[in-house]
Amino acid sequence: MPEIRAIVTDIEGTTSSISFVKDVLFPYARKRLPAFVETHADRPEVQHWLHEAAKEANYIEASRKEVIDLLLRWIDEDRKFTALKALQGMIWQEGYEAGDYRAHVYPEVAAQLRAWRAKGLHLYVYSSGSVPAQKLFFGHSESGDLTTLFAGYFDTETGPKREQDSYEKIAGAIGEQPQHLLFLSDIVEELDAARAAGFQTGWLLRPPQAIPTEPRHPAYADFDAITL
Ligand SMILES: CSCCC(=O)C(=O)COP(=O)(O)O
Ligand SMILES: [Mg+2]
Repeated sequence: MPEIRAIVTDIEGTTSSISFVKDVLFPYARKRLPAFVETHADRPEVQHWLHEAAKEANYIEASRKEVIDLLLRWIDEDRKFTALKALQGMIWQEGYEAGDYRAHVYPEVAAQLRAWRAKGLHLYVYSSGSVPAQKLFFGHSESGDLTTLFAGYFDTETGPKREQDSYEKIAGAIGEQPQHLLFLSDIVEELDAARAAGFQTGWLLRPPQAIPTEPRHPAYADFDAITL
């Protein structure tokens, strides 16, 4: 196999538990979203993402209440729209800064990221969470501030995670041939798209998930199992 020079990792289900995102972050944003929008609607970046959300849903001249209801529905449906993710990230910032929670990372993750860095690998994040939300996440993790380990961050402004083109753009932005890049994720469709773009892939199947006898991608129960 070609030498791995950089690793691009997903967050939810890969570095971190699905339950932290679904049971802590999403309800936190859901509860505060209506008041957040009402309070911050005059901020240009909030206005921008409210407009983008309405555009995504083909809402013509929607009221603020209609857009808020749309965003709440998207949270309930775990939709990965860029506008929702950007607004969620702004709301989560208050929670991190108030110390309401710290981001979950699996126990072996920080040490393994450091070990890969020590070997000279460059580390990147690609998540549906917005880039500011990713920086907050790794800046306030249960394993401390991990942001210094990462050379860059990608979100759905680069493109959807299940599309080959997104990974081609990421490889171009990193400046490496895709065969030297390893993408780690818990979602097989994301791995398929990365492989189609030429990436090497690693499928995180965290316990209690079982590793199939013939997995579609090299499969690992945790980061320690990934030997480079
Ligand atoms: C960046 S923290 C919140 C993550 C998030 O909102 C999300 O939807 C997780 O998606 P991922 O692509 O990391 O599986
Ligand atoms: Mg994931």
